[in-house]
Amino acid sequence: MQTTLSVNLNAVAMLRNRRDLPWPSVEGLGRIALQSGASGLTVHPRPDQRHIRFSDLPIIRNLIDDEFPNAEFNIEGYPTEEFLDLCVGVAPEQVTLVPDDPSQATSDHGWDFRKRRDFLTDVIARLKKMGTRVSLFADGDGDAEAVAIAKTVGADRIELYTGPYGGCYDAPERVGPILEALGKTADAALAIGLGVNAGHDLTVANLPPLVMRIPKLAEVSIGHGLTADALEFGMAETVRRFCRACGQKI
Ligand SMILES: CC(=O)[C@@H](O)[C@H](O)COP(=O)(O)O
Ligand SMILES: NCC(=O)COP(=O)(O)O
Repeated sequence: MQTTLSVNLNAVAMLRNRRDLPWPSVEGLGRIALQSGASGLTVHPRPDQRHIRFSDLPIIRNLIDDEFPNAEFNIEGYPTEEFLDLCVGVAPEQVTLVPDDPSQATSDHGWDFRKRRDFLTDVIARLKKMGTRVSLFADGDGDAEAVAIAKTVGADRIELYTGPYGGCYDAPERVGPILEALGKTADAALAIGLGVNAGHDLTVANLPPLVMRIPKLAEVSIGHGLTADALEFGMAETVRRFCRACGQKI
């Protein structure tokens, strides 16, 4: 089984939102991502629209439908009525429910499945009526009982929150137990028929050990690290183009 990549466009949208200009283009970079081998696009529309704007969603839906009909649209977020209406409007192939408070800078924990069981059961039933696959953001702490609740509330998959794993980039001695806990959580999910996704602070450096520990990892969604690499690896050619635009012969 191959792990697929869904490119999260939130970081691109955040750069675009610095100015009242249409670049960098969320649609254009989404197109390049899909042309280059990504299997899907992820967005996380936050209530204040500080990254992805609600108006981006139909544009990405049309991009996929018109040019990449096999690609997957994954929408992440806390299931407010506003969020659920957005999902109804663009019928994503996958919705990833995340327990984010609007005041959070970014996602930093999974669901408390024991406390939110009834809420999640209701929301997932509504999403399933649309035929959407539902994934639940989950802490990768090896808690098999929590994972079992994710199954009983109707989820198809869990998405392992890999923030603490990504946070070990400068402390490799801390990686071992964190990776093993993620692996145990995945083992528990796979054993009861839940699919496993992962995301948050994943990079080219930390992906290989994760995929080796969880060979049945279905999908990773990556935004921040991927956008950082796109800037770094695209900088040289971009500077050359601007130098040429200045009239320099390089
Ligand atoms: C669910 C998750 O891990 C988050 O990745 C999120 O999608 C990132 O969102 P921001 O880019 O808005 O911080
Ligand atoms: N679900 C995680 C995601 O979409 C991207 O997270 P990040 O790579 O921006 O940290």
